[in-house]
Parts: sequence; C-alpha cells; structure tokens
Amino acid sequence: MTERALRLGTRRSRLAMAQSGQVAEAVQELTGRSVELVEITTYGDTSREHLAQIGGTGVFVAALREALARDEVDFAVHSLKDLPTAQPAELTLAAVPVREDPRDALVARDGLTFAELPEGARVGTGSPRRMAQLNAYARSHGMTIRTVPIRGNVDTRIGYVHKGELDAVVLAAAGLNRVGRSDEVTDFLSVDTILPAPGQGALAIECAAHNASLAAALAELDDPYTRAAVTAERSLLAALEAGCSAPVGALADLLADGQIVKEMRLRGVVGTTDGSSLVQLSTTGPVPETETQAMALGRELAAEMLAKGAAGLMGERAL
Ligand SMILES: NCc1[nH]cc(CCC(=O)O)c1CC(=O)O
Repeated sequence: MTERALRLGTRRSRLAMAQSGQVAEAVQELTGRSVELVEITTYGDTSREHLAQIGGTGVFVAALREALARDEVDFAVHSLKDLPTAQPAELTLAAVPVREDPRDALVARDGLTFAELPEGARVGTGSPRRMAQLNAYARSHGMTIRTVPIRGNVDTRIGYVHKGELDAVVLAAAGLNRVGRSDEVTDFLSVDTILPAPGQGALAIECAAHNASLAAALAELDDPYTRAAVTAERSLLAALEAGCSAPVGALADLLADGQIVKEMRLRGVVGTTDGSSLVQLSTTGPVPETETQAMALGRELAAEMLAKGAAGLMGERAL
C-alpha cells in the first residue's frame, strides 16, 4: 500500500514558500512520503493596514491553523516569531529546527552601514521593536534618523530603497537568506545593539495533536537548544503580556567555555518607539532541560524587567 502524500499548508508569499519548500524536502527525506504544498491565503497577506493596526497577534498564522483544525492539511510551517505565545491544545508544536541567523539586517542605499547613514536618514520599518532600538542607538551615538513605518513582503520593502524613497530598511537576516536576497544586506546589526524579536530566525512545525505518529516523525527535525532558547524568549514575551507587535526584543543563547556549554543567557529589551527610554536586562541560568525550566528563565527576566518599569514603556503600542 502506498500512503497518500502529506499535505503541508503554506502561505503564498515568497518567504513562506521558501521555508515550506525546505521543510517539505526534509520531511520527504525523513518519512519517505511525498509532501504536497497546499496554498492558503491569510488576512496578514491581503491587508494593507499596518501590522500594528490589524491588531492582535497571529494574523499570519490563524488561517493555517484553521486549515489544520479542519483537517485540510496535515502540518504547517510558521515563522516562529509570528506565532502567538499561547499554544492551542489541539495543535502540537512538533519541531523547532536549528535556528537561522537571528539578527536584523540593514539594506541601505549606496552600500551604507548603519553608522554611515547621513543626518536625518529615513529608515523604514513597521516594527515598534526595531524603531525603539534603532532610535535609542541613534540617540546615544549623536545621530538623528527618522524611522518610517512600512510593511509588505521582502521585495516590497527592499524596493523602497531601490526606488530612492527611503535611505534604508531593516529586515530579518533569516528572511533575506531564505528568499536568496542576503546579497542586498549592507550591514548586519549586532544583537548586542538590536535584540531580535523573540523566536526570530526560527521556524515552527505544527500538526494536529491527535496525529501522534506524524508529530513523532516531525520531531526528528527538532533542535533541543533552539527549542529551549525560543521557549525562554516567548515565555518572556508572554510574561510581559506583550504580543508580536509590541516593542519587545529577546534572545537566548548558550554561553560556552571552550567546547563545554555552561549556561543559557537570556537578554531582553522593551522601549518606547522614539528610543527615549529602554529597559534592557539579561539573566543566565543552567541550560534548560525541560520546557518548564526554559519558561522559568523567561518569567524570571520578565519579573526583573517589570520591576524596572517595562510595563509603562509598552503602553503606547498601537493596537
Ligand atoms: N514579521 C514578518 C516576518 N516574520 C518572519 C520573518 C522572517 C524572518 C524570521 O523567520 O524571523 C519576517 C520578515 C522580517 O521581519 O523581516
């Protein structure tokens, strides 16, 4: 008996197709079953409103999840940073593969780096997190930049620079890599300066909770360190009671002594979009071995950030 093809639900954007295509190949290799891509349009793809105005989290994710719930597809691939922090009981986060480059990247005219941007440079980003940190960095380095809210897919955003409408745009390095446009990057923004969104650069592979055999097969693609890191980052986000459009950056990484992994570090930042105030803190702990431990690391840092006034800085977000 030949088993039917596995149906992978995907958004139609170039980025979604690229990441779904890569996962489809890996799953095909793993299971020996063919994988068919099923295209699904989400509200986040069709709306021209600014992401912060569409409101709530998960605009890119909801339609894929509905298709999973209706059994129209067997599994779905999401950008982990687009996933709401609450996991629905009927779905399993079957795998979090090894994370790609988590950094934000600058695509600027004339090959400019961020430090080389001229006085008053117009920098496009729709992300309050990026605005807050870019403006804070500029302030502390005596630069003046103007952040300009934009949205759209990778090609649209890069287009603003090529058409001369903006001096630069900021995008996730991982997204540019996945669609084969990393050659456009003129500067990679260090995570020491600009913390990425929780989960940035990581993928989430989700299937129905009742489909235990598929979940077990997909789990082969899981990377425990990436999963622990993104779990801590998302736990921080949830404990701050912030969503994916909030000005929150977070990154967990491993601290090693030579080859020996010693601890996990979690860094977090919250700020006002004008960059006038930031709360930026870091904590370290033993490398989490369970989801509970990873979540505790995130909650611990959130409590410290809230004690330093983080909540007051998130109030202005437009929802
Ligand atoms: N918010 C949209 C989004 N969701 C995931 C990525 C790509 C990178 C990733 O997987 O983190 C992007 C584009 C961007 O932020 O530039």
